[in-house]
Amino acid sequence: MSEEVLARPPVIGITPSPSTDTFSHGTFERYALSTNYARAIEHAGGIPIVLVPQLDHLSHLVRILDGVLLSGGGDIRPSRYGDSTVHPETYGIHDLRDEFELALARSALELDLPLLCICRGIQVLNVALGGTLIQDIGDQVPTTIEHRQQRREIPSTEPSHEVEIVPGSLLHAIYGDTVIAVNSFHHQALREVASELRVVGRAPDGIVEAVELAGRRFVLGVQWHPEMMFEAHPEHLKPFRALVEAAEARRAVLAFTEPVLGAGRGGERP
Ligand SMILES: N[C@@H](CCC(=O)NCCCC(=O)O)C(=O)O
Repeated sequence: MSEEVLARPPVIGITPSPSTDTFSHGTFERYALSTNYARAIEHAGGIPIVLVPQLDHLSHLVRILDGVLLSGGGDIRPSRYGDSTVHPETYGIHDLRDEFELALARSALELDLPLLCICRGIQVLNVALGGTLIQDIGDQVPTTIEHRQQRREIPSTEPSHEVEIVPGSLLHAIYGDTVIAVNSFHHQALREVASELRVVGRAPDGIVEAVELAGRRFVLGVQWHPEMMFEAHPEHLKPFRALVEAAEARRAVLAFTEPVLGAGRGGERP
C-alpha cells in the first residue's frame, strides 16, 4: 500500500437516493444525497464520496474504499424479503438501488469493510442477511410513538423519542450511555432480525432502533439520523467517528499484510 494511501484520510463511500427531477431544461434522474452525511464524515476525519449505484464493477469499487455508509431513503421492494404484498404506504421503491445496496452490504461484510447503516440502511443490512421488515408501523404495530416526527412538526435536528441501549454493546461504547434521545423519520422497521445481527437498541414501544454484527471490525445499523443531529447535539457525531476510526485501523492492518499476502487482498475474511 503506497505511502500516499496511508497518508490520506479514510475514503468513505456513501450511497445516494436516486431521484427524478424536472427543471426548465428537462427531466433528469439524479443521485441525491443530503449534505449532512458528507459533513458528518468530514467532521469525523474521513473523505466522503458518493457511490453511483451499479453492479458491474462492485468488486473493484469495494477495494478502493476504506468504509461504507448506507444512507436513508425509500422503501425496499417487499418481495426482496419474502412479502407478496406491497403496503399502500410504501414509497420510493428503486430496484437498482435495492440491488446495489444489498450487494454492497454483502461485499462489505465479506471484506470486513467498516459499515454504518442509517435508517433505510439498517433495513438493507437486515434484509441482506436474511431478515424481514414491518411494512408500515402505523398500520401494523400498536404504538403511541410517532416514528415520523415530521407529523409532529419536530425539527430534524431534534429528538422525538428515546432509545434504550444494551449495556456493553458497541453502541453503548460509542455513545457512553444506555439511554439516548434520537430523531425519527421512518414508517418501516425490522421485523425478523437476521440471525447474525444483535439488537442493541430499542424504542420504548419495542421497535428495533439499532443492531450490530459481532466478529467484524465495525458493523452498526441505526434507525435514526445522527447526521441530521450532530451539529446541534455533538454526541451524534460519535457513530461517524467510530466508522472512520475503524476504517483507519483496517487500512493500517492492510498496509502490513498486503506486502506479505499480495496486493488486491481486500482484507477478505479468512
Ligand atoms: N423508507 C424507510 C427508511 C426511511 C428513511 O431512510 N428515511 C430517511 C428520510 C430522509 C432521507 O430520504 O434521507 C422507512 O420509511 O422506514
